[in-house]
Amino acid sequence: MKQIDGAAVAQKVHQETRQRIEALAARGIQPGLAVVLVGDDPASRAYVRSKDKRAAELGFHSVKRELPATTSQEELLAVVRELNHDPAIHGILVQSPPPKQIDEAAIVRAIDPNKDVDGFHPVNVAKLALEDPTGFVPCTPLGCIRLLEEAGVSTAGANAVVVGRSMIVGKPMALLLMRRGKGGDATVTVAHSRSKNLAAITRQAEIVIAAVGRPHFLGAEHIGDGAVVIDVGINRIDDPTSPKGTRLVGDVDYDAVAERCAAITPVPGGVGPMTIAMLMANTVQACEQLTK
Ligand SMILES: Nc1nc2c(c(=O)[nH]1)N[C@@H](CN(C=O)c1ccc(C(=O)N[C@@H](CCC(=O)O)C(=O)O)cc1)CN2
Repeated sequence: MKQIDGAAVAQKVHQETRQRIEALAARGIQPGLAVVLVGDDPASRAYVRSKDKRAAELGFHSVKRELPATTSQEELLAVVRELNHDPAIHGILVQSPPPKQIDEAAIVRAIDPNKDVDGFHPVNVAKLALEDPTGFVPCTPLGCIRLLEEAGVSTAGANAVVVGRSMIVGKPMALLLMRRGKGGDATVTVAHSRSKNLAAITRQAEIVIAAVGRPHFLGAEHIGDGAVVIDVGINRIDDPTSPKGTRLVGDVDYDAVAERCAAITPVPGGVGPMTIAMLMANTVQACEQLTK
């Protein structure tokens, strides 16, 4: 069994991003990323800190806007509109999930689609379905495709099962796997937590993408011999043996599945680091397109 090292692939992507930033600098352009956090969810705060830190390290103009948990829809919309009009900002994202009073779909729709580096705006969803390369693809599924490529996994003609149907991962993942060309051309099945006979479906797959958001949801009985498993889940569970009392696990029972699969991503250190790497790459793409 081969473990797919997401941290190493993310470093490779960052190196490519650095080179594109240098090419922009030679034209007197600095790409700008704005990350908006509403509220004080500790995990969201940590992800936003990582994005801001990485962006600054790579040479972006990085803006972090932290708003209180009581922020109203109108106040958040005003921030988004301001960033839409800021010429120093090429990429905007609002960290998900926002607090309950926020209508997230309306906020996503308010972001200029040319700056929507999360790829959540309906214009970018449509561009993905239309296979238009000027669109932005959500960072996590884009990272999964890159991990498959770097692990030497050919998706063309392969039987791939995506478990999960979210707008952030499952749906775009299925579209990416089925699109024409590199990283695509797969035969794709989308299953989810309510699918009947899930194990019978996933056991047929040469590639399994687990994105259900439930700890250890897929066990050995779900995975066929020699399959490649990409675990998108990041679930914090209690663990009295760890110093913090908790630990991160994926949607896949790693120890049970590792014995029979050909390759698998760990959690942490698999898909997670790729999410931030692809965000940086998307932001450079936005800057390149906006300054053509
Ligand atoms: N606006 C967005 N919100 C959210 C997204 C997103 O793509 N856009 N994705 C997730 C959270 N996320 C980025 O925002 C993210 C999650 C996990 C990681 C990561 O590197 N995880 C590490 C473990 C980190 C830890 O120890 O806690 C790993 O898996 O190795 C990066 C980014 C939801 N919200």
